[in-house]
Amino acid sequence: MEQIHKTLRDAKGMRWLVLILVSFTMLCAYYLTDAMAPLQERCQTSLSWSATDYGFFTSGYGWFNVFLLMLVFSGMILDKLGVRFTGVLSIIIMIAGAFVKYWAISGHVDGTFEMHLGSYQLLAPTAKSAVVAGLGFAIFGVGCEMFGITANKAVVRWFRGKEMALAIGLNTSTGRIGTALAMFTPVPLVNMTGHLSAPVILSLLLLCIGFLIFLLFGVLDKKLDKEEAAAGISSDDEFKFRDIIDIAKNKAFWYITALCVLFYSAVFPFIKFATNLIVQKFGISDTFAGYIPALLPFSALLLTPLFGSMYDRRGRGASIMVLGSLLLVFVHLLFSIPSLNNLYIAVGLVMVLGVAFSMVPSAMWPSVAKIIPENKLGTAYAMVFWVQNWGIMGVPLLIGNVLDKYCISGHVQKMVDGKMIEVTQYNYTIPMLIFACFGGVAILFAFLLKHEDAKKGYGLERPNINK
Ligand SMILES: C[C@H](N)C(=O)N[C@@H](CCCCN)C(=O)O
Repeated sequence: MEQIHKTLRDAKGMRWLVLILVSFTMLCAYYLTDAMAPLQERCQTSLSWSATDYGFFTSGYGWFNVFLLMLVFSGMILDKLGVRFTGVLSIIIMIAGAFVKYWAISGHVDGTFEMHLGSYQLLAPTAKSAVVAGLGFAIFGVGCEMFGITANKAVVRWFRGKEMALAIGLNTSTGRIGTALAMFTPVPLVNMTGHLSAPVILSLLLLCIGFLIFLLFGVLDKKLDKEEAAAGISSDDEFKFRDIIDIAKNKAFWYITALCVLFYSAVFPFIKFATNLIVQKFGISDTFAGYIPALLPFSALLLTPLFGSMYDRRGRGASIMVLGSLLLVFVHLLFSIPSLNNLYIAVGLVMVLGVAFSMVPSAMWPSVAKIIPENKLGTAYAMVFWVQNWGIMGVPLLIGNVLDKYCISGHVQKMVDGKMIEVTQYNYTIPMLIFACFGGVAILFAFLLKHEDAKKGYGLERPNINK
C-alpha cells in the first residue's frame, strides 16, 4: 500500500496533538507572569509596597534577559541544542524562579534595601521583599522567554507550509487563557486561603504538570527527527555567530522588532497596572476590578486564532499589524480622558484592546518566519524578544515612578484584615498617554514594514498555506 504520510508532521492529528502539548506549559507560564497583577493593592497593604516597589518588582521579569543577555544565549542554545533540550531547561528555570518569588512574598523577607555606588544612589530604598520577589521574577523571566521562543520554533517546525499562523495563534491563545485566569483567580484565592502567595503556589504546581506534558512532546519530536533523517530531510539547525550578523542586516527584521517592543510596551505593562487603574478611575473594589482587564486576554484568546487563520488563507499580514496598532492608540487615548469614567466604556475599550492584541501578535510572529530562514529562527525570535524585554522591563519602572511622582491624587483609609490602612490613590491620565505614545510610534513602524515588504517581496501580504 502506498505510504500516505511521509512524516509525523504530515499527519494532521499529530500536528495538533503536538500543538496541545507545547501549549499547555505556555498557559502555566503566562499564569504566573500576571498572577500578581490583581494583587497590586494587596502588596501595598500586606507587604508595604509602594507603586514604585510594585513597578520595580514587575520590571524584574526582564532584568536577566536584558542585562545578562540571557535571551540571546537562549536563542543560541535553541538553535544549537534544539527545541526538546531548550524546552526542558526553560521549564526547570521557571520552576526555580517561581520558588524564589514564593519565598519573597510569603513573609520570609522584611525591611528595605538600597544600593549606592560611591555617593551615587543606584537604588532608592525599596522593600526587600520586592527586591527578592523581583529576583525570582527575573529567573522565571529567563525561563519563560526561553520557553516562548522554543514554542514558536517548535510550532513553525511542525506547521510550516500548513496552518502556521493559526497554530502560532492558538499557541498564543493558550497563553492568553493563563493571563485571563491570572486576572480573576488570584484575589479569590488569596481571600480563600489568607495567603498572598497562594497564586504562586498554584503556578508552581501547574508548571510541574507542564513539565511532564512537555516530555510527551519530546517523544513525538524525537520521532519526527528520526523520520526526517531516514527520509534524508536535513534540519540545518547549527547555530553560527554569523547568523546574528545576517539577521541584523535585515531592515524588515528591525521594523518588526521595533513594532514588537512598542506594541507590547503598551499592552503587557498596561495589564500589570490595569486592575489598579480600574479601581482608581472607575471606583470599584479590586475583587471585581480584575474581571475587566481579564476581558482583554479573553477576547484575544478567541480572536488570535481567527486572525491567524485569516492570515494563513488570505494573507494581509502587514496590513493586520497596521490596523492593530491603530486600535491600540485609539483605546489608550480614550482611557486617558478623565471624564470617560463609565464602567461600560471601560469594558468596551478593553474588548477593543483585545482585538488589537489579537491582530498584531497573530500576524507578527508568523511574519518573522517569512523574513528569516528557519535555521536562524530561534536566534531571530530571541533577538526580537530581547529588544521587547527592554520595554517589558523598563515601562513598568517608568509607570510606577510616574505614578508616585506625578499622579498621586489622595489617600484613603481602608479596612484590611481588621486593620485600618492608608491606601494611596492615583490618577492614570499621564500613564495612559505614555502608553498611547508607544502605540503612535508603533503605527509608524507597521507602515515601514509594509513598505519594506512591498519592496523586497517577503510575502507578508500573501497567504501562508501552500496550495
Ligand atoms: C512575552 C513574550 N516575549 C512574548 O512576546 N509573547 C508573545 C508571543 C507569544 C508567541 C507564542 N507562540 C505574546 O503575544 O504573548
